[in-house]
Amino acid sequence: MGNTRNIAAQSPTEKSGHPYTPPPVLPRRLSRIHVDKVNKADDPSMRRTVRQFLLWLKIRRYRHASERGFSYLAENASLYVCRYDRHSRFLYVSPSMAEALHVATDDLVGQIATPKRYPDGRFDVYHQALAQILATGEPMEFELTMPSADGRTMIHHVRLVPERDWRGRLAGALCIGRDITETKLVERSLRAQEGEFRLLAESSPDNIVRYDRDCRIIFANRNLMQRVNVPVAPIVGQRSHDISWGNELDAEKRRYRETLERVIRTGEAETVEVLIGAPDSAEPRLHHIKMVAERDENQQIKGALVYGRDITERKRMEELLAAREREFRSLAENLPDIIVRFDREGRRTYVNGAHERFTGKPPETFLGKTVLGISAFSSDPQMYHAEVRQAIETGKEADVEWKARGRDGIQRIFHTRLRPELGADGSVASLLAVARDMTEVYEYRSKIHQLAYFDALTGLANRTQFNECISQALQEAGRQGCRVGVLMMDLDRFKTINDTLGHLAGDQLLCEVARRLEASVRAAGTVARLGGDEFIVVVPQVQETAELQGIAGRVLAAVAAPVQIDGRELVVQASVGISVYPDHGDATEQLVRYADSALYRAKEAGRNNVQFYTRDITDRAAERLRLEADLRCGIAHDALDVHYQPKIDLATGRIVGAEALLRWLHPERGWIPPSQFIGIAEETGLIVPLAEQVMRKACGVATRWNARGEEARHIAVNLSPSQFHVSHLPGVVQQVLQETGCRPDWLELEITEGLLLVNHAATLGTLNALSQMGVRIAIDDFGTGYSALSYLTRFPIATLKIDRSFTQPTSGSQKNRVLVEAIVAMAHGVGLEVVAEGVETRELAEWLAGIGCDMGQGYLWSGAIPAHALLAMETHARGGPAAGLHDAAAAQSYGLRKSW
Ligand SMILES: Nc1nc2c(ncn2[C@@H]2O[C@H](COP(=O)(O)OP(=O)(O)OP(=O)(O)O)[C@@H](O)[C@H]2O)c(=O)[nH]1
Repeated sequence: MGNTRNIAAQSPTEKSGHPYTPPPVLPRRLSRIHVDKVNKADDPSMRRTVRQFLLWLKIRRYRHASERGFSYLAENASLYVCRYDRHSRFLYVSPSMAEALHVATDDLVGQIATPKRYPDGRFDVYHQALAQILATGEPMEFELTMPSADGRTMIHHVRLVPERDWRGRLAGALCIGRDITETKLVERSLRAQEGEFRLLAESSPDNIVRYDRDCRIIFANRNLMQRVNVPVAPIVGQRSHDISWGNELDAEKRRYRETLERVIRTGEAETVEVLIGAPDSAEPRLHHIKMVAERDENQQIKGALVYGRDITERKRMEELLAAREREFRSLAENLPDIIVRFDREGRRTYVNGAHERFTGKPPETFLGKTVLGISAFSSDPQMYHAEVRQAIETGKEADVEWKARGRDGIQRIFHTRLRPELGADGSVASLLAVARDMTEVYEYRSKIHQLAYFDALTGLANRTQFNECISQALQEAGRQGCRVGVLMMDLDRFKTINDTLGHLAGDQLLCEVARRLEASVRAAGTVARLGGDEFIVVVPQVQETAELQGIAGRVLAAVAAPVQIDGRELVVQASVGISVYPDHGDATEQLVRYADSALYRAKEAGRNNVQFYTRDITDRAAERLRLEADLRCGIAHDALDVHYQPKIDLATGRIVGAEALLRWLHPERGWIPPSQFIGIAEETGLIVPLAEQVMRKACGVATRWNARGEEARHIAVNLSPSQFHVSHLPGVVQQVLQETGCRPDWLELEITEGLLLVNHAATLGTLNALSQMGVRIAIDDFGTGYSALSYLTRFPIATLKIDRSFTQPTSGSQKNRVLVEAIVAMAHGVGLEVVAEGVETRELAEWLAGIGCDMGQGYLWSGAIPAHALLAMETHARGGPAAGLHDAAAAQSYGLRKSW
């Protein structure tokens, strides 16, 4: 010890615990011999003195050793040590302390520690503490912060311990100081770090738990407590094993624990996804957990830090997105449209199933390649590539159309929409191309156009196209001051072709006529078919109407040339009506109507001719309309009458029947011949109610006629083909028979040959039904139609009526007689009766009787007469076949022609 001069005697206690002060009389140095002698001396006080002396010596040696040890310790330990007496006087100051205070030890020892020495107050706290311990004797410990000589803030740990004398009285104080500045800084830094950690942990959205080596929780943030259903509180101090997750989550907990233990064992970070119960939901939530080992400063694993994040929603979204992605992919893969995605460089990054189906090559063939690199199907890759590049560069959508051949080699038309796709930064990230096969749509469009503008049968323009065409022609003509001709053409008696040869043959004829029409009109105009056998031609830029006459002539000539249909040669004729712009009108509808009227006139004029429109035609049409209205009214009021022309049995001269013939006595115009109104009745459908009226009247007359009970006589009624089409004829006949009390065999129904050729099965059915009812069927006007004689045996026919054209006296009379003879023989051969019409002479009647013809009808006996006249007739024609019933007056007043 450097300085021991002021060390105050402390009172070390010996075993006895008594302090001892050596007697001044004894020598300071005593030998062992002396001691032995004293021990052996008899004087007990001497012996006690010596023993005490020896004890003192021992104590002093001990004290020296102790002080040396103290000094050694105080001077070599990194402690500041000083000692005070009870008056705060320094007894001892360790060199380290003197150095720290920048004073010499000797300057302090013996000095009183007082605040005055340090007016800056840095030792005030210390001095107060020193004063306190010297007053109370209670040990004290505190930290003292004070500036160092070089200005740094130093922190010292100070311990003041009271020192007592041998009597136990407070003798002073020992101060032991330690520089803890570094420790404090480290501690503060650690605390700051800990604070930051806590702050971070608490403000983190994740659940954060810190475990020690034993998997015991040493920290858990509030999140964890709020989000995770932890039934144990407080959680800190619990081990992960101790916390229950509920039975159903045992397996999850085990995985968590095993991962945690592994991380703490190996030091390797790991992640795990586990289900953990949540306080606010019945369903456990999925957590993504990351576990990281924590190490101490020696790199020893001291525990683990666990971050957990509730990823239930994210997972759900991911699954949803994955499902969506699957759905969209499946959609894209199965769409009939071809879908291709290009990157910014125009390379394909995706092609769908339709692409593969069309090209027949797998997607890999195209992926990563541009259109120029490998063209899938575009017939013009350069163009398509350029479009792709442009759409990427401009970011604008584009539509491209191209033709391509797929693996089937069939050329198809594609419509492609190029749609740029933007990235997060708003720039074009990729390009989506959706190509739709428009082939069929285009085909349909073309078909629709064809249907809309062309006639399906002949391929000619139809009414719509004609209307556009004529509008254009009229506009041009208006500008150029020229004419436009409208020629309407209708085949003559085309219906007969249909009826006799069938609709198919009719169609073939229409097609041939269409071809010839186009050829004859050539570039002069446009030919259209309006329907049926009606065609129309618009001829623009006409200067003179004579040009139209020329075209119409060419048309008639072309149509009239013989045509081969089904191996037969046919000759058809046509009629043409013409109207002219601006002569007759300036509107399309007007011109067409006038051409139609002119055509009607041509038909009236005997067909196979051309008529230009005149004002007079319109008047006649109006007249026709009036007649139609009157007829309608007449039928409604049952104003038309029926007359009867008798039929004579040529062998006996008996009247065996009569034919019912329609007569119309118009209140203003007098008798109107059937030829003037039967056509109108046929066209307007009025024929059906009219014919029913006739049948009802005729049946009534037949009933009265046969009431005498003599040989049965029948009345024949003409049937219109229309009745076969629109009404249930057998039902109507049945009803009329019932109403009038007429027996079926008193009624004969006359039909024309043509009817048997149309809708064969239906006609046969109707005729069979009528025949089974007992009604007789007769073929009227036999020999004038396109007869197929086989029908005579197939249909239930009872009678043939030979047309009057065979019996009229003409230049060919001789030949006709041969034909009539043959007809009679043939009819009898198949069991039919024959009636000859138009018998006007006795000679003819006798000849007919001679060849075996069964019945005759004609002016030789009688024209058509009213019912009362028929009923009043005798049963026999006077004088047999040769004796006529002819009533010239009646014949004249009722006309010579039949109704129909
Ligand atoms: N084959 C065939 N016939 C048709 C077609 N369209 C209409 N018809 C028939 O054509 C006929 C037209 O007859 P109309 O022009 O009224 O009379 P028509 O027999 O020619 O007598 P007129 O014109 O008075 O000389 C009717 O029988 C229609 O049923 C068709 O596309 N093909």
